[in-house]
Amino acid sequence: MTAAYVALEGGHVIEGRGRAPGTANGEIVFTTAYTGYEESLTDPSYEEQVLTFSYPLIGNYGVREERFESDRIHPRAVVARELTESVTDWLESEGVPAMDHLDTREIVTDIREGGAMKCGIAVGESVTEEDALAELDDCVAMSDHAEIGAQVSVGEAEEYGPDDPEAPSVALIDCGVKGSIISSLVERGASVSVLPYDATTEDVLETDPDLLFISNGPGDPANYEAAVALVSELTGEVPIAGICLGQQIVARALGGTTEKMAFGHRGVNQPVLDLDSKRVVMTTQNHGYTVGDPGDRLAVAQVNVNDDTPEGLVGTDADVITRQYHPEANPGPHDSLTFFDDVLAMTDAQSQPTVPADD
Ligand SMILES: NC(=O)CC[C@H](N)C(=O)O
Repeated sequence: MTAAYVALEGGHVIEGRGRAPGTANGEIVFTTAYTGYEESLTDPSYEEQVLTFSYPLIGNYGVREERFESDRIHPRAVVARELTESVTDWLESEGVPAMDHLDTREIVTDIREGGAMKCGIAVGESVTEEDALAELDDCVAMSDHAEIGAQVSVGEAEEYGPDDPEAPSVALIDCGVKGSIISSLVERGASVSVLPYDATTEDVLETDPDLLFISNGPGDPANYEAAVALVSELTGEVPIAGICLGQQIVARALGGTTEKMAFGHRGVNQPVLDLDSKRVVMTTQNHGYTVGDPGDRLAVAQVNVNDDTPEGLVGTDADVITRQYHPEANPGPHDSLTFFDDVLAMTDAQSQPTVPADD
């Protein structure tokens, strides 16, 4: 049996079975999602992290490219209770170390008690605990990955959807966008220009946009200065929408703050309350930062039922709507797909969002 060790910040080392060989490090995070391992593994927001699945069996319905959210696996390594052959072969083919046959509840408990933490992983014929601890020593804090946007963004603009001057034109800033965010817009008739994470106001205006959309993405929103500047320059000029990292970037641009959470939200059953309609939707989430103070130019429109963190923001003086969760799902419930209709409706002067009545 191939040896495998994961060393957690603080020195706790857990042994498992080696599946895909290699050494790696990153911030270790857990998702409670019970399906959607292909979507999660290809979600660019997991860049520089090590992903643990709390659901015990991963890979039981194979690996199909049509479910990928990007063109590669993003977590640096994978830890699970049981990985099937098909998912193991995929991880190995992309050089992503993986281990199983350990009690992932132990890791989840450590993270819940100790907060977000670094880890080191070593998998191979002759690796030792010390190899995992050496990887842990080399691990860089999430917020110190200053160029993380460059690791996941397109290098040059890409076009999706109809080449039709009548179609709503969306300038989408790619900070690590999930493919299904693009397809959710295209399915609703939008033509989408996907632009690099550091696009300038001139780059955006060149596409003659009806809407500026800031994508999800990995790392600390404080490391996306170009996108923050873009939003502060274009607010009021063009409607703005954002998902996950996008919400955090919009908040920072409009005078709000962001902060690191204890261990984040990752899963497919996070309850979110809409303060206006008083309805609760179940949502897909993957984030470790949150908006703290939204500032005066944004109002909180939706909150997480479990911990009251802001899940949706709306502009008080301009057309802006954002979500901290993932309305596009993939994986997860489709309760909030209408977000994309609301976003595209902002391109129509008749249907602008308003601040919730009780705010
Ligand atoms: N999915 C995302 O966009 C994640 C946003 C940010 N990197 C966070 O962890 O909070």
